[in-house]
Amino acid sequence: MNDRPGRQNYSSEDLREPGIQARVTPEEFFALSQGKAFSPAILEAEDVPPLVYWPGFLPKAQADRLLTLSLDLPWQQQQITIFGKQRPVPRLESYFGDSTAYHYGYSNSVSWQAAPWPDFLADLRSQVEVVTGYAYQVGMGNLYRDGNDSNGYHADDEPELGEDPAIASVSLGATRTFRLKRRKKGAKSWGIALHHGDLLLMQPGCQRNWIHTVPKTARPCGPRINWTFRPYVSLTR
Ligand SMILES: O=C(O)CCC(=O)C(=O)O
Ligand SMILES: [Fe+2]
Repeated sequence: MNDRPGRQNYSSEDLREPGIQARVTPEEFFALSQGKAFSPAILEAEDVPPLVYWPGFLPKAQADRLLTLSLDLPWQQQQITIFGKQRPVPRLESYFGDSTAYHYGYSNSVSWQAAPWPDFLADLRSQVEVVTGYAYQVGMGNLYRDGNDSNGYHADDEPELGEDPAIASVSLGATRTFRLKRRKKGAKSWGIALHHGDLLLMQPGCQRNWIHTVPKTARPCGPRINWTFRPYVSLTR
């Protein structure tokens, strides 16, 4: 009846809380990111990253507005120390949270203190919580100014995020490829083209067993902003 990947018609087996999720094959799932269907999808196969994907989650007008508001925020370029050498992080970042006590650091060099949420971002966080069924206390922004900005392979597995967190990602602006692979050397990688307004949920298991990247691209491309909404566990009381 419906020959598009991701299907618009669900059987009762496809219905899962929260929201409606269609279980699809990797072929269907990764085809979704080529803009062929609008439908939330959960991957179901052996050895695929535990992802749920809502292509076109935000209506275009809302995504446009969020992009404009996001670009207006203060963005910073931190320095990262790799093998004892300092160099700038290859993108701009910003960090918001429920408490300014929510410090966040990675690679033993980059350090952030959460700023209070701007209203539009707190609203987006709530919208994402409802749809994904998880609660998030902090939001990390990445601004990739052009195809030369990137995010190297990593997992978001800092202790502040708690055991095996669920992390939700909202993309705005230029389309960029988000790539995941198992931690072992030479592992096959899966790539999803994340578009303006897409929502992707990295379910528990993703940070523990997989790493992800946003590689540079030689294709001319404008700015892209990605918001990741994350849990935060206070390590000290
Ligand atoms: O830009 C993205 O899509 C991913 C961002 C990311 O991996 C992160 O903020 O940890
Ligand atoms: Fe990440």
